[in-house]
Amino acid sequence: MNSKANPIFDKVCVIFVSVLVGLATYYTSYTLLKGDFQLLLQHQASASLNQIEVVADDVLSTLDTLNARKADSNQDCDADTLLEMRQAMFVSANIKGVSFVKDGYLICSAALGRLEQAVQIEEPDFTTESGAAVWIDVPIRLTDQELQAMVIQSGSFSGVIHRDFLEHLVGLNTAWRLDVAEGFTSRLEDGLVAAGPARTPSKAFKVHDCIETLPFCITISATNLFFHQQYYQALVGWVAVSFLLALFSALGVSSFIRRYRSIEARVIRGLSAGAFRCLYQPIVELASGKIIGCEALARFGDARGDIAPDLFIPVIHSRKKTWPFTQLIINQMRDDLESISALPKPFKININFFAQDIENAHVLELLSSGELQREGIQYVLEVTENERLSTLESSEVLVTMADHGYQIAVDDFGTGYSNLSQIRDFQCNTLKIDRSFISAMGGDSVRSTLIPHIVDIAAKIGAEVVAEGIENSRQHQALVDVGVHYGQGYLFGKPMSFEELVSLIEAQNES
Ligand SMILES: Nc1nc2c(ncn2[C@@H]2O[C@@H]3COP(=O)(O)O[C@H]4[C@@H](O)[C@H](n5cnc6c(=O)[nH]c(N)nc65)O[C@@H]4COP(=O)(O)O[C@H]3[C@H]2O)c(=O)[nH]1
Repeated sequence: MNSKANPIFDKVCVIFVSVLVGLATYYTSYTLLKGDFQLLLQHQASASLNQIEVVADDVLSTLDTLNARKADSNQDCDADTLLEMRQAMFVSANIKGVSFVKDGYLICSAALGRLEQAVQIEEPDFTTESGAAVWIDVPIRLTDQELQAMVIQSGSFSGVIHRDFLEHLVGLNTAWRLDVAEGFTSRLEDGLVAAGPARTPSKAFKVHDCIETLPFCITISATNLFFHQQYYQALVGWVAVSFLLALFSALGVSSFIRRYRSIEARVIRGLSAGAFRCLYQPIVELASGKIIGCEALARFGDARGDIAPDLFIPVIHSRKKTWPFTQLIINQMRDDLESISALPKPFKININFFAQDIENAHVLELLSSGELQREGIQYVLEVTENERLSTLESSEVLVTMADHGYQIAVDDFGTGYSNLSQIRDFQCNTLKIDRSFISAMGGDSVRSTLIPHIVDIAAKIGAEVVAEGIENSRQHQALVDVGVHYGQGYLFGKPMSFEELVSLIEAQNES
């Protein structure tokens, strides 16, 4: 078998596929984990903003309540109003100070009472949709310490929230920054409300989310390094999974390639593709050397090389494709026989059949199809001795074939299964002596001494004898001497194309 296997190419395929699977797995898991991390940041941002929204709602509703009460009173900063301001501050969980504002001046506060001199208030940093004014960074000094506070004014009252407190609410475990929403920043410098660890060196991950009550936004950003630190275990786990998958795919691909390249797979693919062809080996009359027929022998080859019949016949047998195979061979042969005019008449063409196709009567299809009916051609069904030929079904099929003019030859006679009564049962026309008997001629082997007995048996059942595998003139002469009349072998011609066979016959006719 001329195999053109290319192991380097196969190895490259295995490596390529396994590396691809490994990388694809890791890349997919890495992308999913990144998405997961991004989602986590989003959750963190919205959870923090929810907290701030709760505070904003509390402050605004407290201020609304104070405004509603103030509407019933004509007095600014009277004792009742101050008391209500202090009570509101006391009750609220978030307000650290409440002031009364009139015409842009701060008149009194819950902590200081009425101011000796009203303080003019600056323009707010922004105004919310509901009309509340917001100052982001207001320095407030009540004690020795000056605090940065956010002040929200709604109606006549303003409430104070500690910046530290807001920052405390933003419980993020990554780099983050509290910011004002875009659109409100026109008058403000970038990062006006920057709080906490503001800048990160890289913005591999970035989440930006805002609330509606106040124009607050949170920007969370994280570096790749931070992501890797957070997902270290998962990433290591996926590296291991990717490696295992790469390993499994390497094993899978190499086993697939092995199966794909196997003789069995190649033969079955070749059969589906009709890639078998026929060669013909001449059968000669030993006394004259004249070609009186031929044996059709199947050949198979694909891009990887040729596969010998000894290898593909068992595959066809074990895969139960014997009849499709035989039909293919017969079709090939029929195409070759287009130009049979040059053949001597009658010309014998031996075709090999599988015993099971005789037993299950597939061969009878040849009778109805008429595929093998050619003027001057005598078809010979070659079957190897086999216990399946002993069955009643087989005998009946062979008798039917004989009735329709087909001859029967027992191939490889004398080897393997041997049941002499069988060759009587189905009217055997030819016994083909296996080439192991011929190659043993001239030596001490018992085999060669059996040849005269085979000739006797053939004479008794009225069959012809064809000796197979004649390679030299010594064997040729010895066979003639023991009464064998026909033979085939390399001495007369190896299996050849039909054109070569026709040329050989023509050359014989001319000489
Ligand atoms: N060393 C040596 N060999 C010689 C000589 N003369 C002929 N041969 C080989 O002997 C085999 C004869 O065919 P077989 O006994 O029917 O044995 C055949 C036959 O049983 C089977 N086979 C081949 N083609 C078909 C087919 O189309 N159908 C079936 N069912 N079996 C086939 O495969 C076997 C092997 O076929 P091949 O390899 O073509 O081998 C052929 C032929 O090439 C010789 O002088 N020296």
